Amino acid sequence: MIRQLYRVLGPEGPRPLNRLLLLQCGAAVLQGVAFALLVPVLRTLLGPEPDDVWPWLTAFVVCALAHAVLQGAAISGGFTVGSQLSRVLHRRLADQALRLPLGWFTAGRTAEFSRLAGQNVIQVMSTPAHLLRPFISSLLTPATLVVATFFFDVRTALVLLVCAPVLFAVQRASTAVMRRLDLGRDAAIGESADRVLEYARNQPVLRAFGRTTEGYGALDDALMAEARADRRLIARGLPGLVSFSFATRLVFALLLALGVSWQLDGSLTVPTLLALLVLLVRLTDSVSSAAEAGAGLRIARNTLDRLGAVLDEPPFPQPAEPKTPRDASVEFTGVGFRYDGGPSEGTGTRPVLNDVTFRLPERSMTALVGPSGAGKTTIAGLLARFRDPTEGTVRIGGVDVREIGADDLAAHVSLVFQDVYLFDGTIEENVRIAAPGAGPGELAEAAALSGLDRVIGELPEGWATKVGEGGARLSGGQRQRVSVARALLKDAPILVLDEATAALDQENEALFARAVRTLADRKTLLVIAHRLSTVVSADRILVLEDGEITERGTHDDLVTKGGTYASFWERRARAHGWRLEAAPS
Ligand SMILES: Nc1ncnc2c1ncn2[C@@H]1O[C@H](COP(=O)(O)OP(=O)(O)OP(=O)(O)O)[C@@H](O)[C@H]1O
Repeated sequence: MIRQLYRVLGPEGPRPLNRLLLLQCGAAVLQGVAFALLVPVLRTLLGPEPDDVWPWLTAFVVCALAHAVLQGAAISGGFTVGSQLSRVLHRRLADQALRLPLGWFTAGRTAEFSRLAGQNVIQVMSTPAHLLRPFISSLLTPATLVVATFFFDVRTALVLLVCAPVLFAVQRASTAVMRRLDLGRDAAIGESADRVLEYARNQPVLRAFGRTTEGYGALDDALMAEARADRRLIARGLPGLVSFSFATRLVFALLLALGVSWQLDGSLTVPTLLALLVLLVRLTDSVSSAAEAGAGLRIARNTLDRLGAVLDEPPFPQPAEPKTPRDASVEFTGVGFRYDGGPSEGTGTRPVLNDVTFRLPERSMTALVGPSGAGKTTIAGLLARFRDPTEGTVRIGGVDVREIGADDLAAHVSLVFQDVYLFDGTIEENVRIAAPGAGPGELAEAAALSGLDRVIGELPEGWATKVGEGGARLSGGQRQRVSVARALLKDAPILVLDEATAALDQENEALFARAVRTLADRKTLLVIAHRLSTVVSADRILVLEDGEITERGTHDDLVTKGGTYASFWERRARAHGWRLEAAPS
């Protein structure tokens, strides 16, 4: 466990942890010495010359006092290292979240990540003070007592030395079984926690479908699995715990019998026997408390393992010698992509994109259209290097995105997604995330272009309106505009816009379409288009079907050509909220 603590603390932690370990070891050894000194104290007191006890008694008191001082320092050091652990772990987890490839964040892993950063860090925080100290003292105090026994009775010490590995082996075997069972139980508890959260979050859906009283299948299953894991832990873990307790009692009984027989044959005096018995009781107590601390230790070790595994995940590869894009053009050449997410996402290995090739010239507007699931958002993600293509190359300004440094790439590309996430804060803070140093003029321009200025005008607190967690206090359309203003304020030369299908009303839609068209004079625009107004005004349209570009050209070209686009156009042209759908087979 100590190795695991060093691992999760990383390069920042060794010094305070080293100091703490030194204090805890010192306190444990002094405790052992103090107990050992009880043997000469008792032996002298019960022997023929009780007045000789003073030097031993003084040594005992000095040791006990020194132990108390070190113990106090070790306890307070434990809390200090605990809070350092929490700070370092939160910082390292946040840094790691920034470095990990986006593809790593599957639904399951994101939930695990939030558990690790929340309850698990709190659990680990208490390890140095509440678990490490008893653990060290349950090892070092008995070891000191065994060494001390050699000074009082070599035979007893040898018996202890022979029995110690047996006790150790029994304890290890039972810990190994329990640790495996704990892992299964941890997973079951995590699953139940996720299902309860899902149940709470999805109350509106569940109530809408009248599924509140009869239960929620997935939650019931998770709770049953948790109960099964609990029963397994008790049934399979108990024999190990009982055997360890039995083995300690057996060793005690053996030593008692031997001590009495040595006393009867005259090779051990009564005072020494009594003093040794006191020491043995203390020794068995220490060993038993090691077993009691075992459950907490096992859980902490499992948690530290999981934290270490996340912190050691390899980061998204960055170029050794980053290159700078020459301009703001974009080029996809023979791009193929497949999601390699785990079975939990049910993705399989079907390619999502196949041989996608296109070029977006600087200062132009391209509309990407296609049925739902065709791969449009995936293309946007590859352009921003959220993931790397499985085949082919994505270039910005003639440079492969894999060769552009992360900061440079972020400065070149701005994205507006359909699923807008706002941080808990004011509208202004949310927009300014993109460019904290932006002046009032730039802020006002971004607000005017995105239509956010009208939203601000209608809200009593204007820019200072609190958006709530995730932007929950704003409507879908308002959130969308905050997110567009944020992307515009960043003023990256390439803007990817995943157009919302339903968030804007007609009046705003027309305004927004005009604003988007104006932007194309300044930026390379890729719009995942769902609205007729956007598609028609684009310089070129790319039609994506089942991961392949099947048609490309201007609106007029494509209508004249009479292909898929033209047939969609005919069927949908008059409907508001024009949306390309899969052709009926
Ligand atoms: N994170 C992911 N992991 C695995 N598969 C994914 C993931 N995201 C999308 N997919 C799959 O990739 C395919 C393309 O999805 P994508 O979101 O790119 O389509 P889209 O054209 O943007 O759809 P829509 O118009 O509905 O937003 C779909 O079959 C989808 O199920």
